[in-house]
Amino acid sequence: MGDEDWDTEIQDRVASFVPDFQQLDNFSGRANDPSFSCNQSINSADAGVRPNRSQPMRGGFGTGRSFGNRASLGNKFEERSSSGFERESTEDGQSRALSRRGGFQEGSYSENLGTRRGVAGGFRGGRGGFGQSQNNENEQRVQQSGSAFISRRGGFGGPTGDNDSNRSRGFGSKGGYRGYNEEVIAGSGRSSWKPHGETESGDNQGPKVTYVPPPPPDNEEAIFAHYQTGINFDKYDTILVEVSGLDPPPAILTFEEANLCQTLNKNIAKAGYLKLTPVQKYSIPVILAGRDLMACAQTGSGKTAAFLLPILAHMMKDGVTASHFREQQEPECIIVAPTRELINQIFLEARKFSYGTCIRPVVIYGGTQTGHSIRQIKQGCNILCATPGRLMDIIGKEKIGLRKVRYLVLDEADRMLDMGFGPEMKKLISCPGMPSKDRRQTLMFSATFPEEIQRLAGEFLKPEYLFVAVGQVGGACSDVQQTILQVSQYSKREKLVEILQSIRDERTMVFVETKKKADFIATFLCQEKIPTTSIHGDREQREREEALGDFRSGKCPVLVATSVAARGLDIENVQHVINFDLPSTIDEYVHRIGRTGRCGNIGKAITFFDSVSDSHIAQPLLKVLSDAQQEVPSWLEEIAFSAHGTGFSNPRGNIFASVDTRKTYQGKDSMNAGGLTMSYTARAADESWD
Ligand SMILES: Nc1ncnc2c1ncn2[C@@H]1O[C@H](COP(=O)(O)OP(=O)(O)OP(=O)(O)O)[C@@H](O)[C@H]1O
Repeated sequence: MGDEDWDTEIQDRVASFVPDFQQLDNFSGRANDPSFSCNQSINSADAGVRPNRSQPMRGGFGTGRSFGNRASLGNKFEERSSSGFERESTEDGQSRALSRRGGFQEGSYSENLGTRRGVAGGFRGGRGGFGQSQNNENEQRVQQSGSAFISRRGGFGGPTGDNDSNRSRGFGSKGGYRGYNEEVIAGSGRSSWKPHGETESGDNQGPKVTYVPPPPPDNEEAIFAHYQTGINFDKYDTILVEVSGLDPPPAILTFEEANLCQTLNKNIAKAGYLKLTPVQKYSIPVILAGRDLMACAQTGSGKTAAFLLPILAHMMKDGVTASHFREQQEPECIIVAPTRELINQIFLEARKFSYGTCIRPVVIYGGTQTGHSIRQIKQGCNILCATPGRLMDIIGKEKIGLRKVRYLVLDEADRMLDMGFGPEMKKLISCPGMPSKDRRQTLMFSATFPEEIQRLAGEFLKPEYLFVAVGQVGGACSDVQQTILQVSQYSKREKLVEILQSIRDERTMVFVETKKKADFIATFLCQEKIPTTSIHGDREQREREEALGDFRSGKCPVLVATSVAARGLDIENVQHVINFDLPSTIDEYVHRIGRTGRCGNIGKAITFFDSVSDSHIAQPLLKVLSDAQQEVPSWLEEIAFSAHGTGFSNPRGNIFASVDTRKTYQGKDSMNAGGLTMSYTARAADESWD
């Protein structure tokens, strides 16, 4: 049963729902009473539960309280806890709206669908979770679990946005866009760069978002905390690197060659960086030379430092001055990334490398109090790290002036330029005051760069930008051992438990395709006594940060996530990634499995492949596996070739472009076996990092 069916079922329940608070109390009191049953079937097949229609089932998937954590109206970016309509979307943007009937109150929907609330020590907040079936193989008991950290506030509410194709279904949407990952993007088509609306969230409807994230620890030890590079770090040397574009500067082989200032060098040493990774060797000199750059390198190979270090070095060299308290700040650098957690991580890296300098990085992102973002900015801002929605909001409020922007960085650039965030990025570069591309340096980084996105990027970059490709563009990191298991939809949960029990408490991320399923699976695992938490776009920001914190600390060694956590997150010691569901695109697969096997460490990725629903991705998957020298199961080969005929017709465009789509290679005839242009080869062959 697919998401569509699940939504239909949920919609039916919502439509026939009559709030009954008495029932709520009754239910809370007897959640563990086996005699209690409500005669409704849980539609759990989508989460890998075999439906049993002959038995009455207890519960269903419950959600909590208000609907609509976020919404966009017109051209505004808002955070709300109530938006008057609901939408559930897969995190890759498959959005579906549900009509809202009446004002659901906290717990009522959960109750109606049989959701247990408030299990002591169990589900945090008790809002949401999922119900239980009463019968044999589906039998589940929501049990107390001191380590269960699941809650689903915001219910099915959410964005008004739509998916990549910008199709809008249902009510309440003004064409807003909910991206693959996180930010709510207005898609009203207004050309104005300025948001309309005046409350905290940019609107006067719905309660304000009040979450103020706790300040990160600011002692030196915490700032420079890092994990160890892995045994394969030195193997980076053997990766093929290709630089295209006119007159690229030569690569550097050591940090010393970068000629950075003393403070930066000190910070690099404190961060535990001894050697450059390939993307750093090639990108740092390009950026130091003032060139625009599109860089593509494997997940976990140090792209963040590859742009931060030369930007900081330039700013220092240019004699950047400390910015002081002012109503409007004019940062020299703006960095955008698609998710809140990722931009926060980039900010922490910027803070680390700028430690002891007068450069002040600031981070702003959605799901937090706008007033907090503004206060942070006012205190001074040289480097602004932002998610797109909040950035445009703050620019609209004239708290940020763009006149001094010298560096514009798009991390996860393919994501930032696709149909989700692309329009926002275009607005950004056409905002009043934003220097034209000739007068700023634009830098784009990602592990994947589909050709069509490369073409779009041209609008942002100077024509003579350089393209650095470390390894195969869109290729998976070869430090991740990939295993594909043929598992039918209905056997997935069983298989998941089996795997998690065998790997015990090794840190594991489990990716699923929808937010509902993330909660469902996380709750299920908690019932199985596997301490689990979840992260997805319907969780409040506070919950998301807590979930990530619990996962990082090891309190919950299993994190069930949607694509919101697929890109960029750098979490120590993630040993396994499990794709409970395959994503709809192969590049998302590459990003997901890249949460493990980072920085020379080895990781494992296990993917459940359901031949009924996943055959469309068999071909690109096979290609990714073989490019990363992974074993390809023969059954996958068969599916790949029978599903779409012979040969590799990539159903979603050529993500396997190994080259700059401009096809204007500097030294194109000088490629050698090592894949480097000649000028680099000699140096790379000799290089030693010891
Ligand atoms: N030269 C280096 N020496 C040691 N550690 C490094 C070096 N460069 C980066 N790292 C560390 O490697 C980890 C991965 O880096 P980073 O998050 O920048 O990877 P990435 O390429 O951006 O990955 P993704 O594609 O997933 O976003 C981080 O913990 C970072 O601090």
